[in-house]
Amino acid sequence: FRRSSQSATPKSTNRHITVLSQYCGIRDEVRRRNLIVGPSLQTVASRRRRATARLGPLHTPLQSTLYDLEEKESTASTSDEDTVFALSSGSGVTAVAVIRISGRNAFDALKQLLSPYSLEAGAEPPKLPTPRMASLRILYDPLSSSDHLNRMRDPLDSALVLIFPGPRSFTGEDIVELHCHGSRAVTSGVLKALSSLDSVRPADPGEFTQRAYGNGKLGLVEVEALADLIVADTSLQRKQALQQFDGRLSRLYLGWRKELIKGLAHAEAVIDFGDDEALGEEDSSFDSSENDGGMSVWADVRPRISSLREAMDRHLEDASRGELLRDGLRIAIVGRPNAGKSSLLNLLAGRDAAIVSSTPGTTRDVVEVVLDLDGVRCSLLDTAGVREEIEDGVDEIEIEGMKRARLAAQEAHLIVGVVDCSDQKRGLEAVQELIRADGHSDSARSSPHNNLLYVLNKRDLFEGEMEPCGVDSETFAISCTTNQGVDIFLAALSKRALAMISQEGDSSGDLSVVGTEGAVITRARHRRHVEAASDALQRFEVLSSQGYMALDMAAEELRLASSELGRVTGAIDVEDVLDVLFADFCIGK
Ligand SMILES: Nc1nc2c(ncn2[C@@H]2O[C@H](COP(=O)(O)OP(=O)(O)OP(=O)(O)O)[C@@H](O)[C@H]2O)c(=O)[nH]1
Ligand SMILES: [Mg+2]
Repeated sequence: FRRSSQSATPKSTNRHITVLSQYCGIRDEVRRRNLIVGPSLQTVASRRRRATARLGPLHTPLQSTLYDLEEKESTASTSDEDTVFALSSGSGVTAVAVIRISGRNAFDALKQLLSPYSLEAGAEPPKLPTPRMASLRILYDPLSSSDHLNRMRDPLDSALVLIFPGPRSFTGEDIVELHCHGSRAVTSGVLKALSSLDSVRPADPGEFTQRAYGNGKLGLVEVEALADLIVADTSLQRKQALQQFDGRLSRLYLGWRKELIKGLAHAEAVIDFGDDEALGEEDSSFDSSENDGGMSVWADVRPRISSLREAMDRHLEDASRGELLRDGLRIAIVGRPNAGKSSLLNLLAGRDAAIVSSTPGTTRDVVEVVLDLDGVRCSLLDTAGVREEIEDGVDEIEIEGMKRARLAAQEAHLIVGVVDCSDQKRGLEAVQELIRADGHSDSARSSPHNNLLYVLNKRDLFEGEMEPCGVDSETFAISCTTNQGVDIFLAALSKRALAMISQEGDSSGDLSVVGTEGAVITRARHRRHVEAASDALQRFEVLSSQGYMALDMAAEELRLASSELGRVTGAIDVEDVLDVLFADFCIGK
């Protein structure tokens, strides 16, 4: 740390250091090393300029120190010096394969590949393509023998070559992209050639993105969005990930955090002045600050913080739409044995995923099929038929199957009850029994009827008109054999699924599905931190009404809220998150 304001007294500077190290979660480190370290004054000044350009004028020493520190955090973690390469397109044979090289030796490595003669033997280095312009070049194998004048190296491929000098690149470092032919012989030849160079090494999974993060090219929330985008299965998942990637969510959190830091700076200033005035003076000055300063400190801050907390609470009250869309809905198919559950699953999946037979009790394990219902990712779960354990032919395996069926129903977001329409009464009872048994009320669903659809199957075997079956959930008469009624049922199921990830009154699947501003919580991690921030602000509201004595404590709550938001965006304490996150990435990303 370095004092960044001449006007701050040593005492308040020290306080800032304590506050800041606590705020950054590095207090113990600072204590242990007993060190006060900081960048040169010049660096501080240039960071301050950058922060000012980004965030507007800085008002107080504390605020400017905070910004300095944030800047330092984001630049301190630049990636290591190695230059890395990887096949960034999928493995296996493709028409085009993209190989990326990132790091300060990237261009040197490219020169090695572009040179038809050995550079070590004194050949003239080849010219690099114009930055960001595709150029068709021959790649040569540095492993093949060549001498300066006579023998050329073996060509590896004729490839499109692109270079992106840092920092204007994905990782912020120099990047080379080779668009080769996608055969195994070409890609393995180029990768082998790169491996033979001392200056580069193969990349770890997610290392390109990690470098982009380390160099401040992507925020944590964007990295998470990128991870989601890479594995998105459906159109709505893609839309949501793209919206998050475009920075909507982090802008929201950064905006909130900026507001909190403003309030905090305000409080710190008052704490300092209060302290300094009190120095050497008696209780009289303390009294005055209690009456005036104490009450008015928060006068402008409180309403702003209150509305901030309201915004957070609104943000949290989203019925987990973003998370549902990201993780997918679970739809359990339940009912009596032989009702046609497995037949329905196979029909919807378009393949024979589960065994169908006329023997009751065929399905034992839960069979899962992933479906894209109008852009919503859904896991459809076929379960064992439920019936009385005393019925004929029930063995212990089937009992275990029924247990699993109940569990699947419990964890499902939607339940499809399949009933043989020639045996409606028993069929409906079995489903209702199952739902009662799972104690729905405390699950994610508010009311069981909202999340239950009945399918009256084997319509083809049923003669005459269907009687209304007297349940208050939607029912659909279908036949898995003739496909009768299946389209209508599928449309209703999709509508339900969409409604669960949409805002109220909107089931169109438009962009607005994922929130009017697109800023939707997509991970439990975000929810946890935003909840903690909102809780802290609630405590702040109480403490800030208690005058000067509680000033410190109230300020502490603001600090806490701000650091919780900092954890979402990655400004603070994110090592553990990063480890987990980058482990999910594939190599070459
Ligand atoms: N006629 C007719 N038969 C059907 C229909 N749907 C299913 N079946 C038959 O009903 C029998 C049972 O079907 P499954 O899909 O295995 O029933 P299930 O509910 O999975 O049964 P369990 O796995 O034992 O719980 C099979 O012989 C199917 O061919 C239908 O709509 N019409
Ligand atoms: Mg079955």
